[in-house]
Amino acid sequence: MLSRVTVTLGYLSPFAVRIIFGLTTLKPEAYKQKYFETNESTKHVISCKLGVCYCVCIDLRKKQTRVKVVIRVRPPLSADAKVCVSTTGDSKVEIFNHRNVRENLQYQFSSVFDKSSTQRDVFDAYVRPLLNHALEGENVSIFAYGPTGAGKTYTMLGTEDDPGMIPRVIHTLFQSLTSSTTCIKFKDSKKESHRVSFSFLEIYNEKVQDLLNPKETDLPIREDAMHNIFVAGLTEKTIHSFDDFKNLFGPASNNRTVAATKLNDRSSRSHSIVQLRVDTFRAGKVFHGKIYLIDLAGSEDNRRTGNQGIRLKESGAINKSLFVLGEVVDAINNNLPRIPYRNSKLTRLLQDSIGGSCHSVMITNVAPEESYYYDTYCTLNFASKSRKVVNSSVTSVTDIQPPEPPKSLKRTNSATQVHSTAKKAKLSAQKSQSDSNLSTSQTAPIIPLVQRQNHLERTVKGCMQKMEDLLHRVNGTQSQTSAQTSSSPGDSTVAEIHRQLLEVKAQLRELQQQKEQKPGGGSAGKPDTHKPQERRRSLRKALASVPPLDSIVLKDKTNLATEMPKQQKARARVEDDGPSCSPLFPDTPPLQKFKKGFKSTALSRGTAGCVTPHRTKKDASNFSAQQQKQNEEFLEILNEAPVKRLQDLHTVGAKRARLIFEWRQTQGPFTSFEDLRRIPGFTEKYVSSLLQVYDRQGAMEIMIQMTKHTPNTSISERLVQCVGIMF
Ligand SMILES: Nc1ncnc2c1ncn2[C@@H]1O[C@H](COP(=O)(O)OP(=O)(O)OP(=O)(O)O)[C@@H](O)[C@H]1O
Repeated sequence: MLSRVTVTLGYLSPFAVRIIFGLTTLKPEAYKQKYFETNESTKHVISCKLGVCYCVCIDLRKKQTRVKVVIRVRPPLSADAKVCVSTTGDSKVEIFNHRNVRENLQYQFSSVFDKSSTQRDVFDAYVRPLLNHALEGENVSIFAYGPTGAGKTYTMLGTEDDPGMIPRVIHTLFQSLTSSTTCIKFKDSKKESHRVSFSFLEIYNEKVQDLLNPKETDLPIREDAMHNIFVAGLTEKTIHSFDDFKNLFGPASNNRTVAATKLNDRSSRSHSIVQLRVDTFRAGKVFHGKIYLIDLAGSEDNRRTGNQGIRLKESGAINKSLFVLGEVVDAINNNLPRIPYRNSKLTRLLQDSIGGSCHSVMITNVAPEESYYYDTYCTLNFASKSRKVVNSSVTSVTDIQPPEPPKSLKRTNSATQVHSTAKKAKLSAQKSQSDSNLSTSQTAPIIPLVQRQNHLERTVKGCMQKMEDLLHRVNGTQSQTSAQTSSSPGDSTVAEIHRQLLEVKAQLRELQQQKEQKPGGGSAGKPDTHKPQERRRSLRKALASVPPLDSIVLKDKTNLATEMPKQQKARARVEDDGPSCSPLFPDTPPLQKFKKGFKSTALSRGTAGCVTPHRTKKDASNFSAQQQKQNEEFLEILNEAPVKRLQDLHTVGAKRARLIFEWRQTQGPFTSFEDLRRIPGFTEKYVSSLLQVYDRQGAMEIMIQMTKHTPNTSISERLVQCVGIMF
């Protein structure tokens, strides 16, 4: 078993390094990452960066740390649920053996927390003691593992009454730092100060996403000269207090990918990782410690989760990365020469948390219900394997030419002055005090986080439900069309509309081609020698000769409608002055209000009275209600969707999604679509085209709805409405 202890050799100037190691011919950059094996039990690592050198002596004989594996069994979620997990006082967990139900399988762990345990119990016993290591320049990681719905997010985030590990770690860390640290001039070697930076990322579908600054791109995972794993380009924000953290974490949590599955209303669809970098400036050195707080996505049995479509794909990525995690653990336990860290983003990122230079605790969550039996069995097997993994801790120390500490750091730490050992003692002494603060007065800051989570839960659940409904409808419609069969009148008419639409399009194309083949219409075979203006003119002429859409429909061989009577046309015009044709603009400003040159066809057709030429009053009121609904839904998306969801909107993208999100954070909810025009960076042209896109999508949606609700309306009527709105 290997372990490492570091001895700092102090500040070495680049010149000194050259002399000592005989590298006189090399420039400082060139002896970056040189390794000197002194003997079997020690190893020196020397690195230089921008003329600053640091040297770490690793003692291979001392200090062994295992990954601490604790089990947490959550309470059953319903009183009448059958339970299959039992715990014993001596840190054992028992479940029945599915191969022989008369037998019980027994697992021994470092500790087992039963259903009556609180967050505080877990934190005090296994998490709080690790925090000191971060102040000494070592890495610490706390991760929650387990099947979906077993309580990982509950353990890491917690509730208002019982905050989880993430808020507790940060609260305790700052309580310790602000009460024990001093604002210092860095050159005063007897005093110390700290800098804490916060990053938050998720691994979703094998892509690393920065939750503080969500981007479409997949951030790369890299390794530095000291074999620290880091994410290149990840946003890091310096935080000075628990409030700073809260302000960043709340909005960033909204960017997390969660959704409802059959087993969990708010299932995490990604692995989320909070990273705290703790730099301690002490005695002319900087100790770089890191704390990872990891909420893994749950392993999923898709026969039980009922996952389909997007959920199924996510589940595949989650299960794959957890499978690789299992392989990594196996490889470490069996001393294999190659550990497959690189086989998944999760294991690559956790490389220095599992079997690397880290103090780790894995809180393994299990659900007690019988319905979770197989998940529990697999999880306990995995957890007992993980217990054998040995981590070796390494202190990361940099000798530096002391810079002035940041102003904010001075401000924060100006109150007191205590040495690090005193801080350690303080950290333990604050244990009870901090906890009572956290669960009473300090729960207040956590409330918004939990509220956001709850809100997010509702929003995401609602959105997913709508999306899945829509998918079902579209799938249903497609299959109806292909099979040419009908199970309900509504569905068959939708299929008919689709078919007719295709035919209309084909006829349009045909007419266009015929026109082009006419002399002077621009022939396909010959090179077009016309000037652009002439070309445009001839195209306009060609299009002018194409019969109006409604007349094409009337000529359709299905003969579902004949020519529209003049009276009906007139009536339609009158009715069109009532409800707008746009689902997004019940009180649409006239088209002229838009920037010159931009044309909303849906609107123009509506005002010209040719969209719904023979719409009845009943249709009109249905239509209006549908429009209203569409508008509300779109506003709801603007007001409630996380950045991730916003950027999926057609033409929005990551940057604009961020702008929308930031605008609503600072200015409050959108009251109308006009507000979009007030977002800095949103041009009039862009907003108009965005609304037009949703105008069309909304119209399609309305037509599907109307078709279902008024199956007896003639197909041609609906088709004309649909075509009018969409084109
Ligand atoms: N120790 C506990 N005490 C009370 N309720 C709990 C506990 N652990 C979990 N729960 C409840 O169980 C449900 C599922 O928990 P949670 O969402 O944390 O599961 P999860 O493992 O994170 O699931 P997923 O992997 O799908 O995100 C939640 O309603 C949560 O409140």
